Amino acid sequence: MGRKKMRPLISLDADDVLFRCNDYAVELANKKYDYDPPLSIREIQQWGSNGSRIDIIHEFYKDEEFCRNQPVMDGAREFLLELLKIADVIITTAVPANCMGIRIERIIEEFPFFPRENIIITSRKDVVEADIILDDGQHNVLNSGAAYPVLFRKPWNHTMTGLLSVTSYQQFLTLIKNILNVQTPLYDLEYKKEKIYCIVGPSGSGKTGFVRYLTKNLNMQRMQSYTTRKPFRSDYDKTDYIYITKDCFHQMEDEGLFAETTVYASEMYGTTLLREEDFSGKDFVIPLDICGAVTMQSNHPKRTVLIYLKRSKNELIKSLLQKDIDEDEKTFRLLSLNDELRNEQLCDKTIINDGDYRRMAAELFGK
Ligand SMILES: Nc1ncnc2c1ncn2[C@@H]1O[C@H](COP(=O)(O)OP(=O)(O)OP(=O)(O)O)[C@@H](O)[C@H]1O
Ligand SMILES: Nc1nc2c(ncn2[C@@H]2O[C@H](COP(=O)(O)O)[C@@H](O)[C@H]2O)c(=O)[nH]1
Repeated sequence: MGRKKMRPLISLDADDVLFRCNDYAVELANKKYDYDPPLSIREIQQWGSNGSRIDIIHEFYKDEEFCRNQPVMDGAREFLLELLKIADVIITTAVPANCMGIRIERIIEEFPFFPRENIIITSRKDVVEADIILDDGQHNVLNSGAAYPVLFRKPWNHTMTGLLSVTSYQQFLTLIKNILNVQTPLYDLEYKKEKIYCIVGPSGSGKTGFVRYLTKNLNMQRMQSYTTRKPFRSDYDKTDYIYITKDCFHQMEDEGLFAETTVYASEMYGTTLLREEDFSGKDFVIPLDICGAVTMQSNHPKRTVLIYLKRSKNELIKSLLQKDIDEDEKTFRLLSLNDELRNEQLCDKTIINDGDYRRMAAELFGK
């Protein structure tokens, strides 16, 4: 399925996508066992057993009462209604046998407008042939044969890198509109048009270098990024990021200071909000993963342009192998390479990175 106008088939997971599941289980466990300090959703660091006190929440998963009372996530109904305008939707949900009937009843009750024949109960989500899926389970996203498997970001899938991922319904809707090419295309790449140029591409594609060129030579302003990763030796001027701890990142997130956040190779990244008055005659530029770029597009639909930097796979791997980062980080980045190459089709414009940033800027902006 390319970027064309069509009605795609979207498969939506239910738990933690439409119904509150893990955070509701955490809430119930705190009430029942009175933990001090209370359990937090952020303690769920991986799918399945975590080997820590948070595993207590598993006792709710097979509980019929739990399934009967799971609250619908905020905005889920509006989201589903919006999605049905542009796509055929199936809800594909895995629940224990004793909860299957309850789950179907709940979906019908909470989403009465949803076609009941489109509810599929299965844990074999890999056999469902959808064009796009949205799921918080990384195994479901990785095993999916969908053209666009999308991960719903949650603390338990934080190590996944480079995949298409979203953190909100709004972001998912923007992504779908982008895939279907129903947004107003932004062909005008003129400079000094108060735009945000998001530079996207796999690790090693040259985003940092090109952004530095644009800020220095075209007077574009880099949007401010925060990260929890440690500075690399190659971050020589240390101004690309503000380096902060994970606790500090979460605090800023809770205070609503970020316009968008992502997780890449297990580390968090976030960009601060821009107000309308920040633009006045300026262009902004920022290297972003696809998740951040799609959010930016949803926050500033008339201003955002996604530019994909293209280098051959061989060159990307060579660059990555030479990068001054530890083995784990290199592995995460190498593993995500194929997924990141697919993000080209979601961008407005592709530019070949041949190492000549001046030529590339001229090709894009006529400068
Ligand atoms: N076309 C090119 N030819 C040769 N080397 C290049 C080219 N483009 C970038 N490089 C080199 O590849 C390395 C990675 O570039 P850069 O850090 O800009 O990529 P990046 O996309 O920001 O990567 P990351 O996402 O990992 O931070 C740098 O050493 C850079 O000098
Ligand atoms: N969504 C966001 N993505 C960001 C941000 N800052 C950087 N990035 C992207 O993360 C990866 C890794 O960056 P690196 O500097 O550690 O190599 C890369 O794809 C960047 O483009 C951000 O604020 N938000």
